[in-house]
Amino acid sequence: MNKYGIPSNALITVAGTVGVGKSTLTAELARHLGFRTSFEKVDHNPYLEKFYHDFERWSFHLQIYFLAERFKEQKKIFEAGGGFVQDRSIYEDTGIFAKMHADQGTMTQTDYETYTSLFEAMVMTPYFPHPDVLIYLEGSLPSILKRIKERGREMEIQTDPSYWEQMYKRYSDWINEFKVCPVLRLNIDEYDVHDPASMDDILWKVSNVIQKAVK
Ligand SMILES: Nc1ncnc2c1ncn2[C@@H]1O[C@H](COP(=O)(O)OP(=O)(O)O)[C@@H](O)[C@H]1O
Ligand SMILES: Nc1ncnc2c1ncn2[C@H]1C[C@H](O)[C@@H](COP(=O)(O)O)O1
Repeated sequence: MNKYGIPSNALITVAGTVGVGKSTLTAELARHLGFRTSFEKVDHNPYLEKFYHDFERWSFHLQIYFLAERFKEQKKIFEAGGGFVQDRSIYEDTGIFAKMHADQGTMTQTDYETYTSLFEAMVMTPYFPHPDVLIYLEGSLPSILKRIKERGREMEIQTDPSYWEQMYKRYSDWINEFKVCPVLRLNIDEYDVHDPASMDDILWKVSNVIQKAVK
């Protein structure tokens, strides 16, 4: 246990659209709590760059790859007994990305059904503890686009801004319906990861959400 009363076996998941600041906050939260991190693999992802060049050709492959990677991470977290901050949830893969590509026709209906049936079968296993809290990061679309640009991943910068706009809208709808675990919404203009007082404030909020959920 830490000064915030956040259990040492807790699972904190950070969610939100691309570029919003998940990885940055994940690293800082883990540092403050002495937790381990579970990050998405971007640099060694064998499909991601190909996918950005040709959604139709690679969307199914990429979703299967992400599903496998995230499932391995879930298993690792389960076997370690928690105490993790996780960068992005598996629920976003299916609820945002796979659905968006199926709806816009860049993933076939058959591929989408195969993917969702695999996802559902995987979620129904003991390796699937729900997060104690999902921190949802939100901010204005221009601020997020600015961050994508500044981060400098060429494949994302070259992608039509309408892709990010559509994702942004889908995230707003998705979080309003999200019921799997307690949610803490944070506006990216209202915290500073480099300010200890600001991180303290976030951690107390995390603690409150977790305490409220166990009552
Ligand atoms: N609180 C913040 N204030 C200013 N810039 C930030 C903040 N958090 C993240 N960034 C910057 O925004 C970009 C995207 O952040 P990142 O954590 O990689 O986002 P995500 O993991 O959600 O895609 C990075 O360049 C990062 O340095
Ligand atoms: N499930 C996914 N489908 C398509 N693309 C995805 C998925 N999960 C992540 N991505 C992409 C989006 C970004 O380009 C990178 C990393 O995401 P980030 O939000 O920057 O951590 O992978």
